[in-house]
Amino acid sequence: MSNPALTSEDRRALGGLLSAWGKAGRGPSLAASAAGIAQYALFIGFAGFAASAIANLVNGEDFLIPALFAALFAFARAGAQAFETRAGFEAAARVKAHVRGEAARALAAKGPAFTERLETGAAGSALTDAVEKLEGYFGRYRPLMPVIAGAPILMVAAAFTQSWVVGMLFIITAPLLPLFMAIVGGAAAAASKDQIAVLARLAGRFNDRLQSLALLNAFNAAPREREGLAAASEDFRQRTMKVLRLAFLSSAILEFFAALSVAAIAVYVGFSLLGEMPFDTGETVTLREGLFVLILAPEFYMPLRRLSAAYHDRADAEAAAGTIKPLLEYPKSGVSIVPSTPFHTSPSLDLSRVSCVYEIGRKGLNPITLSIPAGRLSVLWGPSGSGKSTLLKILMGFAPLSSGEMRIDGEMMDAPLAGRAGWIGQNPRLFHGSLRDNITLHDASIPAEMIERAVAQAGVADFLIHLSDGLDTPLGERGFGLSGGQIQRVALARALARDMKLVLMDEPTAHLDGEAEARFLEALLSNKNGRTILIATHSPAVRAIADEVFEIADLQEGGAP
Ligand SMILES: Nc1ncnc2c1ncn2[C@@H]1O[C@H](COP(=O)(O)OP(=O)(O)OP(=O)(O)O)[C@@H](O)[C@H]1O
Repeated sequence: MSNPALTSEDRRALGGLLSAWGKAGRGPSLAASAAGIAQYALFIGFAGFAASAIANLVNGEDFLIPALFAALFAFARAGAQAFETRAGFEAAARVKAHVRGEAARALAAKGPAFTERLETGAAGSALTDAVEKLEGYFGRYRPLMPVIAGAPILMVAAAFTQSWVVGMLFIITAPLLPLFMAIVGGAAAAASKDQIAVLARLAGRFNDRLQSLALLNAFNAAPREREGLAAASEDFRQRTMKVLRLAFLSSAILEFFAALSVAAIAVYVGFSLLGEMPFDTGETVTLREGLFVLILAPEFYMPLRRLSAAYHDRADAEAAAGTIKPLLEYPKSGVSIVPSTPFHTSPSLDLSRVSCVYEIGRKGLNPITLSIPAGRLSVLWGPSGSGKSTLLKILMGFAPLSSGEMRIDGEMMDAPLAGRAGWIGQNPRLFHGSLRDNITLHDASIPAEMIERAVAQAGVADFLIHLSDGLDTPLGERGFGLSGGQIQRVALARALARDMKLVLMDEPTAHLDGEAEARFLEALLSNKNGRTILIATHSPAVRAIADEVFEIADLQEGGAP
């Protein structure tokens, strides 16, 4: 069964990845397989007793006892079936949770330098839709494999005890089914991979356009975009229909051949019972034996029919693994963020030949050497693209440190500063939640008076009086409801509420007008004592309040990248 869209090397790599993920759900998966085999063994018992009961009834003998046993076996089989399904779900749930956890850990390790370049819609679709597509593979397909190997052997053996002709018919017809399935399945797998890739692109596009709705309206581009999205959705619909068509086609082929095989067995049993067989098979089939193999026949093909339904699960899982894989790859440069405690006093920073090459191979910062004094407000100054933001991101652990040494208070820095320093980015993120939650980031250990002090010092108190519920006012996603300057002051309050002795700021006033900037700087100045503050900026107003100014391009070996 080959998927023409993937090379054999790709398939091996994805197969290896799927097997590695499968370990997370191995226990329930094995339990599901055992229950799967048990249900067919129980079915053989049921077929035996049911055939005896009917034969006895026809022959006027006691049929109640075998009928009772048949019912018992049927009941036990239903139990095994239910257990198999439950255990399959459990296995899939464990694997999905494992994969999402791995992806979240890898994304955290790659840090914002990677995620800021990520198409959020596509990544979101990979972590939700693509991970969901693993459900069928780990819940049905994998647990089914041992059943496919075990159950038909049991059934063939049972058939041979009654009729060698029927046993042979089973053996001959069984391999035909997967063969036809594979032919159609290959095309279905390619179509499914295609469909997942298109869905990821569509999700990315939709998410992008949603975020830029104001811009699109401003340029009257919304109708064009609407048409573009409609065309993309139509394309997706057609691809989905193609996947479904192929899936139905392969099921229909399988059903057809299974029905044909059952019919052949029925004809043989019928003719044998009537004594009308045109040739001698060397066996006589009794009513009980004939009924037994006839009851058994449809179930003999059942594991294969289930495999056919689940075959698409494998194709889906391979396609999904291909989408998820890039998110799981750990960064070569190993940016890792370890939780750590903030500084008690304002530290000094010494950087020696620190440089950064981003993962995609782009230079972010040429080697730079500089010393940031403790307890001072320092400004990084330089042209756009010279690496000011990158320098701050290296310190925080958001961008890779490719070479050089960083010392803090003279000691070698063994981990980036995330968690130990306050951080205010160019576009501070506010989340859906109350203003208080946005300041504390749900850290319940921050005392109420610290929050109040930070609110006052950062200038949040100035606009708090206009908010209906004060600190409990709910904020929309991305700070909807507050102005750019107000969002910037909330970000400052975030750093002050934790009384951070080291604060790094990346163009904190870039989006503020003169008045808002003045107010922000006023708040900053009244809080600068006892802190080391490092600001990357283009603003002359910020430069004017600095204790130290570092011309970044002059300090780099070879100038700006
Ligand atoms: N996440 C990233 N991945 C790859 N390259 C990046 C990334 N972020 C920045 N760069 C590149 O690194 C170089 C330095 O960018 P950086 O943002 O640090 O400059 P900057 O001095 O802060 O510029 P600005 O003043 O415009 O903010 C640029 O060439 C930029 O394209």
